[in-house]
Amino acid sequence: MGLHVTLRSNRGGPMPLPEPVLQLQDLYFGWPGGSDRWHVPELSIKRGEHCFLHGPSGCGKSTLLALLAGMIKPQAGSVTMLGSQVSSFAGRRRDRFRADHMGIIFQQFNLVPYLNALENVLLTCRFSRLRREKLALPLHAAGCDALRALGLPENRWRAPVGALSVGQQQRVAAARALLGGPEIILADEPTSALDAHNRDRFVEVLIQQARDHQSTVLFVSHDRDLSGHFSHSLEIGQWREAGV
Ligand SMILES: Nc1ncnc2c1ncn2[C@@H]1O[C@H](COP(=O)(O)OP(=O)(O)OP(=O)(O)O)[C@@H](O)[C@H]1O
Repeated sequence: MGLHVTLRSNRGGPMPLPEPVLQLQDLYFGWPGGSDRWHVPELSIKRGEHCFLHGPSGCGKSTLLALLAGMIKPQAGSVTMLGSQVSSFAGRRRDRFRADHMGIIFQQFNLVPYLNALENVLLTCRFSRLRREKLALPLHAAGCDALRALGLPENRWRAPVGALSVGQQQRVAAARALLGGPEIILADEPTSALDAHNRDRFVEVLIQQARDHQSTVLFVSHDRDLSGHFSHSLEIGQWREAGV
């Protein structure tokens, strides 16, 4: 059996009580042909929380984020976000929900190679009227603002993403995820290629930006040193049920 999962507050004291943004209920998932199976009995994350999900390599962190992002469907159980049971949505509806309400920073960034840095940042808002309408500035200016906030030098904004350093690509991926203030930010090991100083700076900027947009953050990493940046932390290594 999986474990009952509860969030631990890193700050001490009572947890804030706004409504849940994200809820998992009795979720089961196994990759086709694989022998591992994951079970999350219950998980609830409230609006505005910044959560650090820690687990060793291969424990299923990316799998969990893919379930939350609606890129894969659970075999049983439910994923509820912003009051909608997204795990029951058909493909197009899930894609629309993701575009409108989620900013995702993938482990491999998933930047579009034939677009420059700024064009990559603008991409999600081009697909979501809801996110465009939340912008305080015209789209192009808002994209520039996001890159500036993430610290990408202006002379790199129009560079093809393949010509950027890994750290610069991470900033572009983060700016793209944050633009248009999505309610939920999912980040999959976005600092794995950075040294400790740049890693900490990157996470601080990400959290500050999320705070400005009142976004809820789930950040997964095997690097426990990062947990101090977050209001809550969660161990996910025990979610795997081997050999079920
Ligand atoms: N598309 C897939 N098809 C089949 N099995 C997969 C797939 N993606 C991941 N897995 C398997 O699921 C398990 C967990 O992988 P996952 O990438 O979720 O772990 P992780 O904790 O994110 O690892 P890391 O920290 O190394 O990125 C691994 O055993 C992996 O082989």
